Parts: sequence; C-alpha cells; structure tokens
Amino acid sequence: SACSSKYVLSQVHPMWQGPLAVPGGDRQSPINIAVRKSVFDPQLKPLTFQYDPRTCQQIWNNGYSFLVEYDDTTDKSTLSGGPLEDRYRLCQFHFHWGESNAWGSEHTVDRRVFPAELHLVHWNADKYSLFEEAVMEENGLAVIGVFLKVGKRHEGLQKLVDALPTVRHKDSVVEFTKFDPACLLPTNTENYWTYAGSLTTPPLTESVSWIVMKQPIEVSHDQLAVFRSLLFTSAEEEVQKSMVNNFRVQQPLRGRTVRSSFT
Ligand SMILES: Cc1ccn(O)c(=O)c1
Ligand SMILES: [Zn+2]
Repeated sequence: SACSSKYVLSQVHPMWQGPLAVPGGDRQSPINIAVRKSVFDPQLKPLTFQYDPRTCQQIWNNGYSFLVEYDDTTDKSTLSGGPLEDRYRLCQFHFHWGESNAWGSEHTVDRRVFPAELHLVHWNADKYSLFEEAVMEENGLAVIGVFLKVGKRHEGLQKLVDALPTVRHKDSVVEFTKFDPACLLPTNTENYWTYAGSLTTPPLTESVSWIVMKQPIEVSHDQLAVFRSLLFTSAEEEVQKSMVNNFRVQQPLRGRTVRSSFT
C-alpha cells in the first residue's frame, strides 16, 4: 500500500535519535503522559474501529521496524470518533521495542516504561487522497498507541510472530493476509489519552493526533523475543545488527495539554 512505500527511514545514523525536534517543532513525540496533569474531556467520543481483515496485504521489514501493511485505496478499514473530526484509513501497524523487557515503549505513563508499544497508523481520507500527502498536514494522521506488557501469550499475535522469521532482514517482504488488527486492541478502548504530536521517525512531521490506550495488552516473553530476532541490516551487509531499541527519545511537552477520555 502507498502508506509506507516511499517511507524511507534513515537508520544509518538513526536520525530519529539525533537531531532534537524538527526546527521550530513544538509538538514532537513521544512524550511522558503525566496522568495527574491530563485533563478529562467529557466531549471526547468513543472510538469507532471498522477494520476489514481482507485489506491486510503484507509484512515489510523497512530497516526500522516491521510494518503490517493494509490496502488503503478504499474506505474498508477505518478509524473515527474519539478526538477525530474526520474518518481515517488504516495503512499500517508496527511496533517499537527494547533489547530487554525493561524498556522499549516510546510513550510512558507517569514515567512507567513498557517493553513494547504498538502503533496503528491511519491517515485522514476525508481531507487527503494519499498517505504521503496527509503525513505533511496538520491532523493528517491518527495513530493508536497500545502498550505491550509481558504476561500470557497473545493468541492473535502468534500468526504474526510465526511470519517474522521470513522478514528477518531489512527490505524483505512477505505476503500476509486476513489479519484482523482489532485483535491487538485491549478489551477496554474507552479509556485513552490524546494529544497533538508528531511522527517518531523521519520526517518527524507534526501531523499526528495521538490516541494512547490506558489498558495494555499482554504478550509472552517468547513472543517478544521473536521481535528481537529481526535485523536492522539487509542480507548483503557483513555485520548483522539486531532490531532492538527502535524507539525515539522523549520530547518536551512545550505547554501541550494531554486530554483523557476518563476520570
Ligand atoms: C507514519 C509513522 C512512521 C513511524 N512511526 O513510528 C509511526 O508511529 C508512524
Ligand atoms: Zn511508531
């Protein structure tokens, strides 16, 4: 799908770690969510997820994470409601994780870090016609963040975990179909925080309405270990580097308010 094909990420010098916010950037991501400083907004609506598993297409190792990519040429898999005015099309989901279970998430909650974080990436199909266009615009993207914690095995995730060895190296792609991303959502999707932020990888554009779920999902230690068996490097490179710690350092809040959908 178009949503990430031209998405060239620099991981030679992981730029997403290097330069701080984009010049003049005052709404960068990720951030720490200070729960007691978040503001309950009773006008926030419930989120509506309408995902069609038949739009699932492939898994791509882009040298930064692995993306599960969806056909976003029609309105079959969409997100609406919550803080969003428009309808957003699902184009891909991916994860960020650590080399150990002690860290790995991009966002934190009262400084609590999780071993991994899922991002479901959507773009505003009411206002734009392509992901590449929306990624440069305010309110162009909506990303659902879900924390992963180590616990019982996640049966729905296992189908994805079983496919990962086939995309071990950077630039590898494998067909992957009929996967319902809703299985990766927590049971409670009513409780979330939302704030105006940015991509956490180049081009770091400030186009994202972030929606971070309060309730984490549980995955097993062994499932996370398979994430860490992926490589940043392509098959040709002599030195292979494990794909771990692919998260960005946290960014200043710059006076932003984080709203909560719950008290
Ligand atoms: C579009 C995009 C690219 C990278 N990451 O990490 C995101 O969360 C979203
Ligand atoms: Zn992400």
